Amino acid sequence: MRLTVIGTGYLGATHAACMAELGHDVLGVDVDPDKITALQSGSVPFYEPGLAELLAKHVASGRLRFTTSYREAAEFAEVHFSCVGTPQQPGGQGADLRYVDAVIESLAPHLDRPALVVGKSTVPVGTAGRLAGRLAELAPAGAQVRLAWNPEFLREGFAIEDTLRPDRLVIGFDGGDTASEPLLREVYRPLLDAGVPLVVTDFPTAELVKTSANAFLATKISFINAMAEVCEVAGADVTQLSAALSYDDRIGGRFLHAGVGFGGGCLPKDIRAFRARAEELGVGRALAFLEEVDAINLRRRDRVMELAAELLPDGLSGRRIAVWGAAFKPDSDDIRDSPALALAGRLHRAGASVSVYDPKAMDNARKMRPELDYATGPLESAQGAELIVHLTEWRDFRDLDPRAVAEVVARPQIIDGRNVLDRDGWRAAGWTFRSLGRQ
Ligand SMILES: NC(=O)C1=CN([C@@H]2O[C@H](COP(=O)(O)OP(=O)(O)OC[C@H]3O[C@@H](n4cnc5c(N)ncnc54)[C@H](O)[C@@H]3O)[C@@H](O)[C@H]2O)C=CC1
Ligand SMILES: O=C(O)[C@H]1O[C@H](OP(=O)(O)OP(=O)(O)OC[C@H]2O[C@@H](n3ccc(=O)[nH]c3=O)[C@H](O)[C@@H]2O)[C@H](O)[C@@H](O)[C@@H]1O
Repeated sequence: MRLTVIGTGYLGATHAACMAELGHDVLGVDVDPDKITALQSGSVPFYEPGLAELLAKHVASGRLRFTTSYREAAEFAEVHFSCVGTPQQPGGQGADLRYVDAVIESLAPHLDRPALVVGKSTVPVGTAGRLAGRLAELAPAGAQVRLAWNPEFLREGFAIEDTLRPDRLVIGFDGGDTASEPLLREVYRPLLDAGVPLVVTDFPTAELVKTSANAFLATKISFINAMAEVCEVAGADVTQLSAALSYDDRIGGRFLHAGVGFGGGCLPKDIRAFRARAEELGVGRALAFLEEVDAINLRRRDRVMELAAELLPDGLSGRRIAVWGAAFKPDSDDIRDSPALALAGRLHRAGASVSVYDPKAMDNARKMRPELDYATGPLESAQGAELIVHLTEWRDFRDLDPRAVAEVVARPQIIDGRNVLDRDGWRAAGWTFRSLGRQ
């Protein structure tokens, strides 16, 4: 089939390459001409394991092309996936829908034959219904142009695997639309044949599956981080607590990893947008707990600052601190709402001289926080440091020999903000080792 994928960021570039992998002819569309030039030459402007290879493969095979032209997109395909961003509103809590709206405004006037627009962005419930109306108003083909909502559940770092082998597909259709489901079944045929469950539903349910999934995941992380706060004062160990909880299948061990908390371009903004939307709908109290989920998450960052102050009792000003990690999680160069980079900035503002190292996110970090120092490796960043703060759990950090690191620092003190380093090994090498939710 011929498809377009509009918005070629983390989600769209992955979706476009994966749809080509499923055998479709795909045209990626973006308003950013530099991004389109890069993608067309087979290079991915961000880091996602395996994506550069998959994209280059399908650009070379001719199954994947890119353009900035909406007219070309409308002429090329009958199915158009919309994958543009829905960031937090500047100065507000709700989702900024201007890009999602712009796709409809730009594409619809060119749709003069039957077409299906498929929203994949994460949106507040009610958005799809509104966009469907606008699409029918603007498209020359009128009611023959339909909308479906097909939220995306991929994780950065596992984006290809999650797209080609998702846990489930969820698709919402407008009441009375019987034409679109067969079309989307055709798009996803290889996944459906492989047994991926498909949930067919209405617009609001499809939208809510996505926002409630992210709300649940964020809640799970904040739950264990709240337990970490209690462990800290009660003398308990949150890593053992979480391991013990995980033996109960009803609880499960995934997303129960206590640490400096969640960041990224999705969980933080999605719980805020969900809460804001619930307020608009008059059910704010139902989601009031999400405010606490957010607050628990942000308090973990405060806790790292407290630990740093305890370890450097003469004050942070003028002290040399190494920050290991800048991305919001390993296997990604995404620094959006990254706890690591936020803390590097706070330590710098407190007067410390901060040297950051991240295996993949250095360019993005430098652009966002040019005031920090950047090192070429973990040992260089640790050179002369009085404290190391480990905030993104890249394998590179876990594999380091604590004795080798001890040789380059001024004082062997480390805060493990992700609870993954070998505490006993670091202590045996002479380190003062502090972590979150543990003694
Ligand atoms: N990043 C992720 O892992 C996931 C993201 N999502 C959701 O997917 C959506 C997109 O997220 P990301 O890919 O992370 O955002 P992003 O910011 O990386 O990419 C958005 C892209 O849309 C382009 N764009 C903006 N306006 C446009 C327009 N009018 N026409 C065409 N292109 C336009 C931008 O230039 C950019 O390349 C968001 O709603 C997000 O919540 C959902 C699941 C996973
Ligand atoms: O809507 C989205 O964009 C995506 O958001 C998350 O995916 P992602 O943000 O890529 O990353 P996660 O693996 O969920 O991690 C999010 C944050 O939580 C933190 N985390 C995760 C798990 C855990 O146990 N503890 C914890 O602190 C991570 O370090 C990271 O900062 C969801 O997992 C995806 O299903 C969803 O599609």
